[in-house]
Amino acid sequence: MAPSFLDGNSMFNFVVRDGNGVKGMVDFGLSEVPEQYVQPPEERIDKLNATAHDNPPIDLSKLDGPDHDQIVEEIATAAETLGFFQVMNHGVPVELLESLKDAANNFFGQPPEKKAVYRKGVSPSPSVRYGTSFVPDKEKALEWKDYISMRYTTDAEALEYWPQECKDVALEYLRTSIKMVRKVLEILIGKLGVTLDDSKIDGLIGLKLVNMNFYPTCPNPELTVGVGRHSDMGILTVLLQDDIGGLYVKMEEEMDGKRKGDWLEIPPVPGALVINVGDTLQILSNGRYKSAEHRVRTTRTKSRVSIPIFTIPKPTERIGPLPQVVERDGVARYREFIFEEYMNNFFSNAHDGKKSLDFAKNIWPA
Ligand SMILES: O=C(O)CCC(=O)C(=O)O
Ligand SMILES: [Fe+2]
Repeated sequence: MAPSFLDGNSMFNFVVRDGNGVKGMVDFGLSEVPEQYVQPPEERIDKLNATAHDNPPIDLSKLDGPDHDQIVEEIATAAETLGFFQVMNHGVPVELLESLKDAANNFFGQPPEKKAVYRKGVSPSPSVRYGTSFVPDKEKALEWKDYISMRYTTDAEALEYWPQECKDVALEYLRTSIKMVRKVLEILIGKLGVTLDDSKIDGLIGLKLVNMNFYPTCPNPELTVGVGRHSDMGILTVLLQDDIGGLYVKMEEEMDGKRKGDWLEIPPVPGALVINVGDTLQILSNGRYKSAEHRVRTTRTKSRVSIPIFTIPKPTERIGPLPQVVERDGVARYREFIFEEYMNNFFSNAHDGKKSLDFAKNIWPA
């Protein structure tokens, strides 16, 4: 029987507590979004007013040829300005990208009770978590999104506990992407004039999450967001999006004749992957690389999937601006902290732009 949602509590319980998700609610047929999903006017996304970021994807295969230096330059410039870029010839097989989107659609296409077994507190493994929105208990307006998050520990653990519908492709995606992430990270660290040994890099990307996001169709896309304004917490994020579009990035500086504060859409490009800088890389680089503020709109007629890999430091890792960079800059813009503290702070607040970085700001720069 269709739930009535006469009051907000029953809606919240149905979607969040009982694990039906936004999709469970939409599948009953909704003529308008419940009040809890209506964003304040300043957070709504004006689709018509955004321009596309039409830079072509950076061809990573050229790193092995005569254009090596130019590609390094393109990567560093993108990380210093927008904090977002797309890549092609990235080493992740193009057929795998298709299988990943199918796997995500298959997972979310299951009946709610099949997904709800991975809810927080009942999931058979702490590394797998199915949920909805970001931190529903803290949010003034909920996000129109369901997700499954898979934290990597070992292949054996992943094969035992990650959902059947997606474990093989998700593991292969992780394996092939991580090689590329290391390469890009080494380039970016190298451009700072720093070399880090392999074990330090291992620590900086020691925690890896493969998420699958599902954005159901929405009767009022103009009132809602799929994901609210936020930056990612870690080092680099790799993102596969399908062909629907709707990922927007805020420009921190004026660029190519576009104004500071404007939102640029990162358009879907077949075969390409999106890469973006996270808070931790901004901190390590003492502010040179930009962890970009981004958000996702919803759509009326077709659902959307996206599949990010978050590379994040080990919780025990000590993080702060790299000493060589601080020495050169003459100022440390961020303080030192243990990464677990940053993570706890990140997950205990609703999305609020780049506010997550305040946790690491140096109040009295040396
Ligand atoms: O769906 C997208 O395109 C982006 C999702 C995102 O920003 C995130 O999961 O952190
Ligand atoms: Fe994000």
